[in-house]
Amino acid sequence: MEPQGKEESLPFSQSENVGPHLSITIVGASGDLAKKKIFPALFALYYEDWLPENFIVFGYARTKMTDEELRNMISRTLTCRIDQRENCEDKMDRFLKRCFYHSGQYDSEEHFAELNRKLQEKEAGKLSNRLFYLSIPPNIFVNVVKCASLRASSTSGWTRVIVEKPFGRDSESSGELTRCLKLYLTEDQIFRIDHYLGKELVENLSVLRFSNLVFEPLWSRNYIRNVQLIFSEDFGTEGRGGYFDNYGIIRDIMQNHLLQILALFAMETPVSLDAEDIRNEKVKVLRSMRPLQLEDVAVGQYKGHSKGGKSYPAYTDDPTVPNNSLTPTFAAAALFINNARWDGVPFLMKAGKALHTKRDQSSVQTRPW
Ligand SMILES: NC(=O)C1=CN([C@@H]2O[C@H](COP(=O)(O)OP(=O)(O)OC[C@H]3O[C@@H](n4cnc5c(N)ncnc54)[C@H](OP(=O)(O)O)[C@@H]3O)[C@@H](O)[C@H]2O)C=CC1
Ligand SMILES: O=C1O[C@H](COP(=O)(O)O)[C@@H](O)[C@H](O)[C@H]1O
Repeated sequence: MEPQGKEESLPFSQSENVGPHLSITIVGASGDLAKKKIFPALFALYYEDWLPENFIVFGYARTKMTDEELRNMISRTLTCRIDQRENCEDKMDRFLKRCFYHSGQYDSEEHFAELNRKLQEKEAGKLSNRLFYLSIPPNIFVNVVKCASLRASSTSGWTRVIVEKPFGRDSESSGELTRCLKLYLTEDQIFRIDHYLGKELVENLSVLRFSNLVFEPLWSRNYIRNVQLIFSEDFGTEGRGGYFDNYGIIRDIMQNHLLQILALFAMETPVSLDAEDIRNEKVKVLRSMRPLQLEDVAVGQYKGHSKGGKSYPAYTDDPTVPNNSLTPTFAAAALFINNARWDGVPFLMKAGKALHTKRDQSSVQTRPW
């Protein structure tokens, strides 16, 4: 999904705050993304009054938890990180009281019917919209969408589903995923997310390029020797093996986040900075890319080590990772774009977990002038 204007990107504007009830269900609520980003982001929206007056949040996952245990879990990551911190604790308490949990299997219609009953109870007969946020591995998206749409859709308002990257494992499984999702949903019910597109660095890239006339003539093979796109984390999987081990760093980071940045960096000037025009130019870049050669890729997996008296586990020490896993946690690749602007310029991508530093970086090396 492309970044859009504020009015379009939020489901409700402040003036509509007293409208229908909104029920948000986070599927995979026991996991890393839910804890680190989704609950804190919902709280930030609540704090800023961007959520409708009547809303509730349900966590859904297989892990057994009570409402109170969910609240304890998420209260640890709900920081009052917004600039104005007035009444933050009070707002947190009020937000947490709107959070509930239901434990169930991802492929059980019966368990989603139970969730539906709990949602109906809280919605108390009001006109209600329902949003399902799939914070789970892609191989179970279809099971969840099937059960949720058959047994827990809104009967009075809209039902929408947010799906996270990676969208399948390859082009075939991605096409199959879309085909299967459309057995239960229409396209305008599906919202595909790549959270990197919302990062300041990424949002600023096109503004930097196209608002500064000085850059345009320099942005090509004549002046740029290579482009480097680096994602580096200084922590490992930490219990996320259930998702990560089936996908690896290339599908987790390179194919989506870094490729989006590459396309944004390398595209021709769009007709306007509207999402649709930017997307068209990005697609042209991706279509001009040379298929990746095996000799232009290196992969690796982090090992355990000790430093400064502290020991750091290997990838396969993570209890959620199989002992004999060969899944790459590091990859480096040189990609090329076959067009007049970028012919012969390597786009060097590097992504890795459990490295020395945490950083996201895009940089260029220029030719001698
Ligand atoms: N973590 C992050 O920062 C980001 C993650 N994402 C995306 O979000 C999705 C979830 O990622 P994340 O939260 O990190 O992953 P997790 O490994 O934490 O998985 C989330 C939840 O899904 C359930 N789960 C995990 N593995 C399996 C499995 N093999 N089969 C069935 N259920 C499973 C678990 O819940 P339970 O066992 O309780 O059912 C787990 O708590 C992925 O698509 C990822 O690409 C996107 C952006 C950032
Ligand atoms: O999509 C993902 O991104 C996170 C890193 O995101 P950030 O915003 O915290 O930099 C990464 O840890 C995770 O593996 C991946 O699924």
